Amino acid sequence: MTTTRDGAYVRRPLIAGNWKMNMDHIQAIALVQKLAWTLDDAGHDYGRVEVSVFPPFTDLRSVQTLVAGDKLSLTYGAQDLSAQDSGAYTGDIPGGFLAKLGCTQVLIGHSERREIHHENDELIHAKIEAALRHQLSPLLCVGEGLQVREAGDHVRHTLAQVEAALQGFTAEQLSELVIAYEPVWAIGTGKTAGPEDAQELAQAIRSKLAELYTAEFADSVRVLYGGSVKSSNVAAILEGADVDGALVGGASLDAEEFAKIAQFEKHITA
Ligand SMILES: O=C[C@H](O)COP(=O)(O)O
Repeated sequence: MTTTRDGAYVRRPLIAGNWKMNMDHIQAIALVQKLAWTLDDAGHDYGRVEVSVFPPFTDLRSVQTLVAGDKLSLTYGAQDLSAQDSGAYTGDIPGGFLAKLGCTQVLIGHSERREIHHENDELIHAKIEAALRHQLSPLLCVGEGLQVREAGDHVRHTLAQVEAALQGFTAEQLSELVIAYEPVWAIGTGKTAGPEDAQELAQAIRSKLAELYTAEFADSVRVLYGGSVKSSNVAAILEGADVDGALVGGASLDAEEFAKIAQFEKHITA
C-alpha cells in the first residue's frame, strides 16, 4: 500500500471476503453479525479500510436487511452476474436484481468461473458491461495457473486478461474498477505467492492501466491480491506499494480471522 506523508492511504485498502459456495442465509446472518461486532470491538475505521463480503446469491436479501437494519458499514456484493438484463436465461441473475439488493460490487472473472464454467474473455467483458449498466463496481479477477507460472509467462498472461476484459471501456466508465490478482495455484491450497510476487503483478497491472489509459487513472485503481491470505501473512502481502488489499476466500468464513485480516494495520511491525 502507498501512504502519504501524513499516514493516509493513497488508495483506500479493501479487504474483501469471497464466501464462494458456503454459508446459507441463516449462517450468513450469524457470520455478518459476528464480523460487524468483532470489527466494532476492535474500533475498525471503515473510512480508512473498506471491508466487504461476497455471499452466495441466496444470502443477499438477508445480508441487505441486516446491513440496513443495523446500519452496518460493511459493503457487500455478488460473486457473479449475468451479462444479460432479463429473459430466458435459466439460473442466471442480472445486475439489476443485485443493485436492488443493495449490492455495490460484483466479482467478475473469478478463476473458478473461468475454469469450471468455461468463462472466456469475451463473456467477462460483457459481464463488466452489464455491471456498469447497473452502477455495480466490477471487481475483476485475473491470474495464471501453475503451468503458466512454471513457464515464466505469468505477467504476459495476466496482463492479457486485463486488456481483454477492459477493451473499449473508458477510464470514466471504470472509475470504480477494482482488480484482484489471484494466482490460481495459490487459491485454497495454502500456497501463497510471496509478497514480492504480489507486488510484481500489482505493479505490472498498474503499468498496463497507465498504458491503456492514463497514469492518473492507473494510480486510482485498487489492485488486490488473493490466494491463501490469512491474518498471519496479510501484513507482509500488503507491504507492496501497489497492493491495495486482499480478496480472501477460506479465511473469510471465520468472522474472527477475517476481522483480524481487516485489522492488518495491527500486525504491521514498524
Ligand atoms: O476469491 C478468493 C480467492 O479465490 C482466494 O481463496 P483462498 O483465500 O481460499 O485461497
